[in-house]
Amino acid sequence: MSSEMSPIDRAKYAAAVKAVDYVQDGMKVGLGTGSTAFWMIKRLAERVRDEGLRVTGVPTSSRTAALAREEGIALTTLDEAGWLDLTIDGADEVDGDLNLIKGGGAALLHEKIVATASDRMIVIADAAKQVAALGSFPLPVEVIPFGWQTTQKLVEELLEGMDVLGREVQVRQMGGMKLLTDQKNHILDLHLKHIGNPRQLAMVLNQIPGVVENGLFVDICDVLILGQADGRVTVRDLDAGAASEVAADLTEPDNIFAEGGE
Ligand SMILES: O=C[C@H](O)[C@H](O)[C@H](O)COP(=O)(O)O
Repeated sequence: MSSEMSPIDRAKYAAAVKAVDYVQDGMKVGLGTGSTAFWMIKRLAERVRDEGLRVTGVPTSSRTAALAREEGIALTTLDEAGWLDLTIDGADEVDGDLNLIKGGGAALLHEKIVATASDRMIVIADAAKQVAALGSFPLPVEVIPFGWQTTQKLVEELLEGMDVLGREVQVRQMGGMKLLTDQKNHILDLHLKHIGNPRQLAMVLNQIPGVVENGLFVDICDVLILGQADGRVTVRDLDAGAASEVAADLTEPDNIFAEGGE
């Protein structure tokens, strides 16, 4: 492993390497978004180049599409692919039931569609993302621009009756403007501190007109791979039962570290 990597990138890279081991020749793979998915794409590209691995990727964001193209990974659309063997993506938080908060990078809508259209979703993260209960990370909710302030009020009203500790809602800004997602929507960040019932919250948020999707991923993740800075990874596979701790194979050519994560 490169000594120039920060400890957090080492942890993300370790998880990414392990996850890419799951990719087999001929697979259709959903490619996640974010700084952890960055390392997964670099590693996948390395296997494509070095082993002649044939994969077709479905990117979950314009950023991921650009990176994958640059790295020489063949891409297609979800509609062309139809159904995927595997999706590998990062997360902002993960709880003990493998429920997730995603969308810190505003890609939650495409990510949820792609992960749901996959036989398996593998989540990769540094170990600090694991929490007892979701909610410390603000929950992203994608809303259409039309009437977004009304939608925000409806979300705030809904939160009054929910099992959460905080209720502040902010529209996400970028460069002094309201952020636009790949679908040209806005993101509301819900500062909830603690989410008592993620399944219920995920369902009721999506019933509000104007809400397109929320960043709670419930019953979607099948395998969790948590990396640590020393290269060890913990794998929790819901199909395989108990968690296992193994060392990822971190031998890699230097060129994978030519640039840092997002
Ligand atoms: O919208 C972004 C995605 O949900 C990311 O997968 C998530 O924010 C985790 O990103 P990172 O790996 O950079 O922490």
